[in-house]
Amino acid sequence: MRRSAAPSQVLGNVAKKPRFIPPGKSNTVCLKIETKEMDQEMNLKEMDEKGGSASLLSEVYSQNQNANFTQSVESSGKVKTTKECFSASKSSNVEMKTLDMLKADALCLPTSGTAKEEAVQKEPDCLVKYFSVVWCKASKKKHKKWEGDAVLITKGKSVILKDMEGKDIGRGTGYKSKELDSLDEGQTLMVGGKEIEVMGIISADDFSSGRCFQAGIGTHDTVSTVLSQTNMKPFCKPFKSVCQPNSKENALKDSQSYKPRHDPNASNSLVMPRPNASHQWTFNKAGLPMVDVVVDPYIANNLRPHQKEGIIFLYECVMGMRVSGRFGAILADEMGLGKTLQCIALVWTLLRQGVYGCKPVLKQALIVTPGSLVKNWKKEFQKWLGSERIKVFTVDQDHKVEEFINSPLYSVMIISYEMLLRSLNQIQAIEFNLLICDEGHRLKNSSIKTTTALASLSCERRIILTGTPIQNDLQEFYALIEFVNPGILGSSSTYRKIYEEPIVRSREPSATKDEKELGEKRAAELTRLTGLFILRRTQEIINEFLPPKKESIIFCRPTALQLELYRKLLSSPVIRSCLQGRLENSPHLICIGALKKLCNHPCLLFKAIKEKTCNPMSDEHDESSLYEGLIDVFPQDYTSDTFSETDSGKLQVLVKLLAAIRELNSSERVVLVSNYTQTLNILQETCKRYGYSYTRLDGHTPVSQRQQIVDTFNSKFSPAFIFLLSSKAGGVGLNLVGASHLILYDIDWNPATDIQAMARVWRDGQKHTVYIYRLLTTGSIEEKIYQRQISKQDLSGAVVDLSKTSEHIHFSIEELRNLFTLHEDSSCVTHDLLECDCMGKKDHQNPSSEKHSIPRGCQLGQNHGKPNSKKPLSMSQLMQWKHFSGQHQALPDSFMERIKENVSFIFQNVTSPTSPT
Ligand SMILES: Nc1ncnc2c1ncn2[C@@H]1O[C@H](COP(=O)(O)OP(=O)(O)OP(=O)(O)O)[C@@H](O)[C@H]1O
Ligand SMILES: [Mg+2]
Repeated sequence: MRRSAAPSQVLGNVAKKPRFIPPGKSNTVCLKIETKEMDQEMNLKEMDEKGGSASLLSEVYSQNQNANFTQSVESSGKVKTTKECFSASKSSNVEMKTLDMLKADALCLPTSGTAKEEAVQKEPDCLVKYFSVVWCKASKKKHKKWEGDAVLITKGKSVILKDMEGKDIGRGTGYKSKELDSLDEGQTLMVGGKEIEVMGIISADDFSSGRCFQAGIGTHDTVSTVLSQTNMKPFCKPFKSVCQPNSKENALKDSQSYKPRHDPNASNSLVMPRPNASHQWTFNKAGLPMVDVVVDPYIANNLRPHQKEGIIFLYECVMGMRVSGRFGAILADEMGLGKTLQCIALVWTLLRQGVYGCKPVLKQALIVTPGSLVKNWKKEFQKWLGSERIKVFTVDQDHKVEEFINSPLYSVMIISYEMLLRSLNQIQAIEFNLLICDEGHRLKNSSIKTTTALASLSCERRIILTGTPIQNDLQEFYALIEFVNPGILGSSSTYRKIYEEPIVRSREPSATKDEKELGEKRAAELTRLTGLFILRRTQEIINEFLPPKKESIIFCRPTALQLELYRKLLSSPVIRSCLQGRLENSPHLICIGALKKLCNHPCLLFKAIKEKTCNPMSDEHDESSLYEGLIDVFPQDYTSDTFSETDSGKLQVLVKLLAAIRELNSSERVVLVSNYTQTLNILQETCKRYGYSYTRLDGHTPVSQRQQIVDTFNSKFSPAFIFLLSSKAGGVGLNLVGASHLILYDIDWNPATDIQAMARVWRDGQKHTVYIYRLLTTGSIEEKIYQRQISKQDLSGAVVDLSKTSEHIHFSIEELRNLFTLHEDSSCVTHDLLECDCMGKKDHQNPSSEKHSIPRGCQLGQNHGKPNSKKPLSMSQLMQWKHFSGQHQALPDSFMERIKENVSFIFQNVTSPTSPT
């Protein structure tokens, strides 16, 4: 008997079994199917004949395999089972919007040119064929040992042999085209010193989608195979601890107790879908009765429609109903859609209920979240479930993990990522049945401690929550998928070869037509596979529940001092050398930093210069020379402590804006956002000067105090008029609905940072019309950054990622030249770029008269184009916004009218579910 090391033989993989035959045998040999599988098939047949529940079992079997099998009886009398195609079941019609990026031209990853090779060296007009094969080194031995499975690509007279990771392992040319054309199952061929035998034909579609390389993903048999290849701690059986029937339960079996906990027929009831026969077969071995799982009406009555769908999606994922043998999910709904509430509903349901004999699915759940949100999670549990139903345990300095272990009261633990690392040993010892990772995009790097720590937990049901798009970078994407459903995309090298490299290659400008096609198909397959357990809905879905939002982009004139300093900086030798391409040690980033400081307030630049002169030891040579001579531009008596608001164009506008809000809407509050602590200090000082009460949250605020600060501010009785927020420190996850005005004092390279900040006030729970103001210094680098934010969107439709900072941006010399240009004569460079024919000189018409006017150029009125979301704007969308010069006689908006003195231009837009205000 011949031995084989080919995985298709060794691992007992159903999908591959028919492929493997020893060399030299005829086609019919491949009909010998290994006994275990055959036994099952035969059993089915027997059951059928006996008139038992064969159709049910047959369904169980075929669904269990998640594939379509056809059976045929060969002349030999043996049953031939052929796997036709994999089609994972999708039991809910929740709309999946995933992996948009895979279509977008958004990636900038290193490539290897593999895809070029994927599109086999073309011999024009020859048919390309694909075969599954087994191979071994050529030898004259009688008893050959196949070494592995492979894919053979033939084209004209040449062939390429690829291993199951997509790597080339052999090539050959000079074959007879006729022979290759007629190649068929059972035939052998020599390819580059390897003997191969054809096991079957692969369709062009299965090759281009990459399916032929997957180890039968989704087929039940392969799950253990794939899992065993990962270094994860082995999972415990998801239903083990809570579902195994004991004798007491058996006694209960006959009783009347198998009733749904809540009425499934009540109006507005939210009933979870029942598992299919395959699921029952696998997870209800004891044959317990099925009972409807119904979400507690206490919580269900408050759910939005998209949240109900989201709960069903999560339920199906963690129950293993979407992908056989997989229990992970990614809920990537945009900010503010209530991911917390959806998880709370799921946890509460599963802690109390279970479809098989009412046995609760969960005993204990673990929620890991950024430190600033630990208390918020606890609050949300109380908000939606009251304090009697459930006791959640938050780990902090005073409440250690032991308390949770020793107390029978708690079933949910909430812990910060940092604390988890510190108490990992104890956490590992607790058997959690569900793991939820909030703001889980931080797990996108599989080598960081947090990811490895969490991956070491034996809990198989894993949910990642993130409002940030996760598909920008295919390696990061892989890490997230690998975390929730380990092994589902194969090993990391297989993934790279089969998906990442062809997809990335296809996005490169030099990609050939074939490479583009291949990349698109692989992307589509990746989307299909992962789409089964990723759900993303966008902001539009709750716009109808939110109050109107009025956004203004306000271009503020720089002051004389700012202009003079700006010119001086631009003429510095450092900037000139940057523009000549000398970018070692990134001097351009120092220049950009200095210009941004200047835009916020000259005193920030002054401070930096002073610090540099006091600390000349520092090796930042470029920074010192950038500042040379600048100090002379400041008035002699200038100090950074006694800054004047009249020195900064934006600060002047801000002061007027705050006064207007105070006067016109005295009960309303303001969130004032900056990316810089030093700028927040200036803003704080300004609040003091004007007697505005304020509160502040930045990177230095102890995590334990953050929720308290937020709660106090949101309370009706809050004394604070202004919430000073550092967007980097507190951007994600916070609810600041106590304010209805939000001012972005400076701009970040990454639109996601700004969008995150804006989403703090315009979210569920907000009762007032929301006003967002973005302040930009006219003609300066701030305008350029803004343009970059929006024009990049236009070009690529790319999604954005919070972790991208200026250090990650590569600037061309042309772009740097543009960045380092000051436009003193323009009232709005961004408007100039739009090539709008109004040139900012045309009068604005107020909304009521606008309706009757013929729309001209820039006066297209409100709410034209696509409804606004929390996505970054594009240039073309901006064109649809109402806009007008600050010099206009009577601005339509009372706030704008009051601040216009220092304003050169304004863009404005209203998003409203009903009518614009
Ligand atoms: N159905 C609902 N009715 C009323 N308020 C809701 C509802 N769902 C969620 N909310 C509230 O909306 C706010 C936002 O919800 P949540 O913090 O869960 O959003 P999120 O999706 O986690 O957003 P982010 O990505 O910003 O963290 C919370 O204050 C929450 O209580
Ligand atoms: Mg959240």
